[in-house]
Amino acid sequence: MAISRRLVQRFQWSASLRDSRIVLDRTWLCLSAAALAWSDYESRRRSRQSFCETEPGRSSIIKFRVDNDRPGLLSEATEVLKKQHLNIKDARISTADDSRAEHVYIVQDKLSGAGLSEDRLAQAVNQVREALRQLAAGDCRAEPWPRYCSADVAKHTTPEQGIWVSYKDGVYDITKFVANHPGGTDKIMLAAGKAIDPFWRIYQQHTGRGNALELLESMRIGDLSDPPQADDRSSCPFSTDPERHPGLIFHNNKPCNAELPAELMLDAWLTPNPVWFIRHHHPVPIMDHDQYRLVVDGVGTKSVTLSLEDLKSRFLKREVVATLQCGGNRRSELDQIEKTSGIPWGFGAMSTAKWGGVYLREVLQHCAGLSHENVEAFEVKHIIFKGLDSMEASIPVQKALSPYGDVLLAYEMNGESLPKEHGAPVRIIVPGVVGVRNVKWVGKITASQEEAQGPWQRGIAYKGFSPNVKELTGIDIEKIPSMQDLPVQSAIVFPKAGSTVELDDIEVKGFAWSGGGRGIVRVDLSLDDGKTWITADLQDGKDQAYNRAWAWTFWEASVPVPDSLKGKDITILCRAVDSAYSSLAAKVRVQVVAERPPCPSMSQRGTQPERPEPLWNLRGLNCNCWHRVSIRHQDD
Ligand code: HEM
Repeated sequence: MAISRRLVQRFQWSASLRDSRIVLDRTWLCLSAAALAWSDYESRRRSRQSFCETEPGRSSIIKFRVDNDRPGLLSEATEVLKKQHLNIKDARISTADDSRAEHVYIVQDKLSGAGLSEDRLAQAVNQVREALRQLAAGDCRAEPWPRYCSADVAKHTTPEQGIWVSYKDGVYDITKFVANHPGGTDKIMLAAGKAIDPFWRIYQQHTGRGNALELLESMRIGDLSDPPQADDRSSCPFSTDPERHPGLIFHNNKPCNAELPAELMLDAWLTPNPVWFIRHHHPVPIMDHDQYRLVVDGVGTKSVTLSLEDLKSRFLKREVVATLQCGGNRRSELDQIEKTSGIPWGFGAMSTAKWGGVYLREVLQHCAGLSHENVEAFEVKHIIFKGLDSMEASIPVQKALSPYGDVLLAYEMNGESLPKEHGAPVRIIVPGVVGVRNVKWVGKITASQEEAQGPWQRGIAYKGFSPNVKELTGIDIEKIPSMQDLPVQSAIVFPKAGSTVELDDIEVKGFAWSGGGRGIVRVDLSLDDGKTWITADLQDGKDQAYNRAWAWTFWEASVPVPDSLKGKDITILCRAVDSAYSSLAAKVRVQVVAERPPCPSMSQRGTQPERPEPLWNLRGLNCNCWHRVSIRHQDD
């Protein structure tokens, strides 16, 4: 890293709100990337390749017929199986009478996370049989999964019959999962009674680093006797996706979901385009810029069609510096409490750019005739964006038309034509609002009384639930508002977790940002779990306009190590306060009202919540608790 920093200092990427000149030495990218440790690259490259090849963790069945069953035997036997390097996916008693019972264990190999080969299974059963004999009389055997053919699967398409699907050579009962599907019930039901293989060839995020394969295997009920032919690689819908910078941290590649590495995050306030985080839902659409047409229509408008040239020549070019953040940023911290259903992002699912384009409000008002009077008269509530990749999302009309909302139809990113990867030729930038509403490759904009259709707006994908909600059957998801503005966020980028520091003062650096244009007013750091605090110096981004502070603020601090912590493990934590000071006010109220100490979820001492537990939610969204980094201090 030392080499990287020195190299980076020699090459300049400088841009600021005050100075709109962008100086980018193109060699910076290659050199700063080259300066990342090669081993890091290799391991990322390997992990990127291996996750694409992940196979479903196929499981095997071991049955234990017990002569004299007794309470607790099932869990004792489960422990025995675990010692044989088996992962237990499920353990249940399938039949029992007065004296005899049959225990069923669904197992996988612990090391490979996959099913057991015939030899390995036979060997495991022998070992398990011997060990179980110490616990109870009976016999143990391996059993094949029940076999079904595609015609059997096709008979199960309703909750009453059970909803079955197949994947490769497995059959799965997904009846209870359908309501919990992050991609929406409509999408998953397309595959009811069928093979999901062709659907997952389009939505390959299921076979990436999320937990879809694991979820699927937990629903296995049998083997498929007539599995579909292996994928035809030439028809891969992702084959025309652009080449990607190897410095990114890849979670999926088809579609691409990759985060900005911490090592490059603070090198430039405007994130260089090639290392910008990527959150795709589909393949990157191929678009000839001359053929590109944007349709603007809907209630209260007169429909217009605009080319890229029209946008560039008929409207003033505007520039907005904005940070975008994925709603699932820092999800991996919530996953440590209990696995959620999404990409396990670190804190790099956010980046910042200077976007160039035209104000959406000027196109809507001056070209499509959506005046404030028409908004009232036609009861327009939402502006819907449709991407050429079939992504769809909407924002409230107030944000779209506000003279202070700065919503942009962007065709430039950091002074260059918008890259294909980031939505070329035109994308939407909705500053201060969750990343998913910033629709790329936008082809249609519609004024509407209803919000957008689809899983990203109406499904559970970007909706929050209480930590108690683990099961969505019976919950009216439509009534839960979809995410728009994001809450205040901050993270310690340097030093890295696990590193060793030697000096008496620790140099700490990071970023802070808040949704809704709320600027960062303070960042606090603590080495004693919040008993005492040190205030960081705000750097780039601190002078943004009130309520239009769309970009992140960098900060740094020199934190003295107290004698009591010298030579010990130290946890540094940070929290940011935005211009709304909201939770600080809530805290004061809670303390005045409560006679007994407030419960952990209410005892937040800063604008960011203290702990992740009260934030946990099924989809792992909006993780913005105090950021903690553990390091070791080495005393001389
Ligand atoms: C049958 C078993 C299935 C399981 C266990 C499953 C599981 C999941 C999970 C865990 C996610 C969240 C992924 C993430 O946010 O990274 C997801 C998203 C999604 N799923 Fe599925 N899924 C299944 C079937 C399907 C089918 C058959 C389709 C399509 C017809 C589908 C379409 C989608 C879509 C469109 C998303 C949203 C992707 C995104 O926003 O990037 N899923 N699914």
